[in-house]
Amino acid sequence: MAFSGTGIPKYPQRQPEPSLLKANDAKAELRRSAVALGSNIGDSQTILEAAIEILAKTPGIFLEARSNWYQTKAVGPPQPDYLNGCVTLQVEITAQQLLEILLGIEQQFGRVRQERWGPRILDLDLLLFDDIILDTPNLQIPHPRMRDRAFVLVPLAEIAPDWIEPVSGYVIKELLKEVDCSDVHLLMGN
Ligand SMILES: Nc1ncnc2c1ncn2[C@@H]1O[C@H](COP(=O)(O)OP(=O)(O)OP(=O)(O)O)[C@@H](O)[C@H]1O
Ligand SMILES: Nc1nc2c(c(=O)[nH]1)N=C(CO)CN2
Repeated sequence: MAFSGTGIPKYPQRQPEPSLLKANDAKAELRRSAVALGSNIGDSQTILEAAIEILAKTPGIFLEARSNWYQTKAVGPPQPDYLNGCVTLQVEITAQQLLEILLGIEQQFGRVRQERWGPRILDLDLLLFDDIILDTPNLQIPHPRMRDRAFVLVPLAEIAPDWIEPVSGYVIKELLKEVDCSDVHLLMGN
């Protein structure tokens, strides 16, 4: 931009046409994200399928891939087995907006936060967002515990084996080799 000596731009500034703004919106940059899903209260498979459907219908979110479901032994206090899986998404929104959408979907299913790592109707964790590393009070990316969790890495390796987890620098299929997968079982017939 050329400026005159007065600090005022030499050329008149034009506002984009409203139609152009719309066209630019349509071309908003897509980012890739991975989300883990878990449930161990209620009809978990129906709940998890419904959560994916809501996500896929949310404006600015496009479902890229989904894993199979896995029955997994609970990590944490004694409680029923979980059903776990992962999805990858293409999104036109920020990581913070995606987290808010995930928390909103958990609430729609009546999730009540009780003890840490306790049983839950629906848990949606934001695992990865492109290659960003973020450490804020309400959002850490990559999810800080994903590297240790077979119930996350097994389904994620199915759909995103070559995604680099940016804190460790290892791809998901390599991280998977480091965890014990004996408590993660493919749910048959899904
Ligand atoms: N990557 C992330 N994905 C989801 N929530 C996150 C993330 N980073 C930080 N949080 C914060 O964690 C808070 C609590 O999450 P939640 O109750 O689901 O934890 P948890 O599932 O019990 O434990 P864990 O985080 O070990 O899976 C959320 O309100 C959110 O603000
Ligand atoms: N198997 C399994 N264990 C858990 C899970 C989960 O999704 N699957 N989620 C937890 C809190 O996020 C705590 N423990």
